[in-house]
Amino acid sequence: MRKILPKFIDDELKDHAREAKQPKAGEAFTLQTSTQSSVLLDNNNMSRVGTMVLGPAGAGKSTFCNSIISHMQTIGRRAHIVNLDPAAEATKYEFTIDIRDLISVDDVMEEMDLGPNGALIYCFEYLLKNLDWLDEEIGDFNDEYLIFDCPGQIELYTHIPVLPNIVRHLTQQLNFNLCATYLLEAPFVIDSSKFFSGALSAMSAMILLELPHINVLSKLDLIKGDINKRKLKRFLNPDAMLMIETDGMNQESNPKFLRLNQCIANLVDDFGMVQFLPLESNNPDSIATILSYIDDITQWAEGQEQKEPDDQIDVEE
Ligand SMILES: Nc1nc2c(ncn2[C@@H]2O[C@H](COP(=O)(O)OP(=O)(O)OP(=O)(O)O)[C@@H](O)[C@H]2O)c(=O)[nH]1
Ligand SMILES: [Mg+2]
Repeated sequence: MRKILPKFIDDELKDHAREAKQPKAGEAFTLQTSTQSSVLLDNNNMSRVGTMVLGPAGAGKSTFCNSIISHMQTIGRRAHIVNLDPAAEATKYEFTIDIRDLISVDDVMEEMDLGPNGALIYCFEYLLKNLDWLDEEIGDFNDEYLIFDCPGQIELYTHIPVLPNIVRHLTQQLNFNLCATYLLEAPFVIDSSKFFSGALSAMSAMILLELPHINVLSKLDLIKGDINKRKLKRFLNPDAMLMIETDGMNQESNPKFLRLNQCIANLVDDFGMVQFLPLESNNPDSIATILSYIDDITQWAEGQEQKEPDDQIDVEE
């Protein structure tokens, strides 16, 4: 593990991290990213495939990453998890690439006397200044499918453009065909007013990351007994205006927010991007369906076909 020693401590980063403990309203700061690395230059023409698993804290992202890896192993596909959460707990699957080998929230909190949020921001700023580390780690898995398990703090792509910068680096510098898989917890969104809040957070991720995007309603098993199939379908493929009219949102809402609710419903309707795929992490069918959508978006199969001639040359040699 690369330990954070005092000599690594960059004063500029330290100041940013300290400021982050007391953010000022509406303030964002620009990050300098390192884009130069020998690995990056060597592999400029290589097309890589992967998915960024995103969503609020506790939405089931790491569980989904593990389920999808397990499913891929069952069907004979190779894939690896890249842990981008410097505060991640150990899981039953090992991360192939782990940001905690570079820097971890625990170390930063201890060595720099920062709280968990300041430490998280410090970790990502440190990563952005040391992207050559990520390039080198990814360079070892040029042909492999990578699943990026991201942290749940929404401010990492709204307030501070950390994840958008990393995504840009992966797609533009490392030639990744990436898809964002955005998880929302079913028990949270299965109520019209909460649904719109979740839909807005999903749209915000889509707009800021500028990636092809699928939404997933996670932990479906937790609501199965409380909701019939017909109602569930209305959340998976929602008609926003109908939800406002029929679910009593108008009556329940404070009249002051009635127009706002209608505007949000209009916006969600206009974008037409808030369909959800159902996820039960322990149900292989549900995992297989989501993977097939991700594969369509990232054109994984086409990448495999392109690789075939090389494989044949290897065999003949
Ligand atoms: N019932 C049920 N529980 C789930 C499911 N997926 C995840 N969980 C549980 O939800 C909790 C959070 O899951 P994680 O996978 O750690 O969620 P996360 O989004 O990675 O969380 P952070 O990394 O902290 O943001 C854990 O207790 C999981 O066991 C699911 O499909 N069904
Ligand atoms: Mg996690």
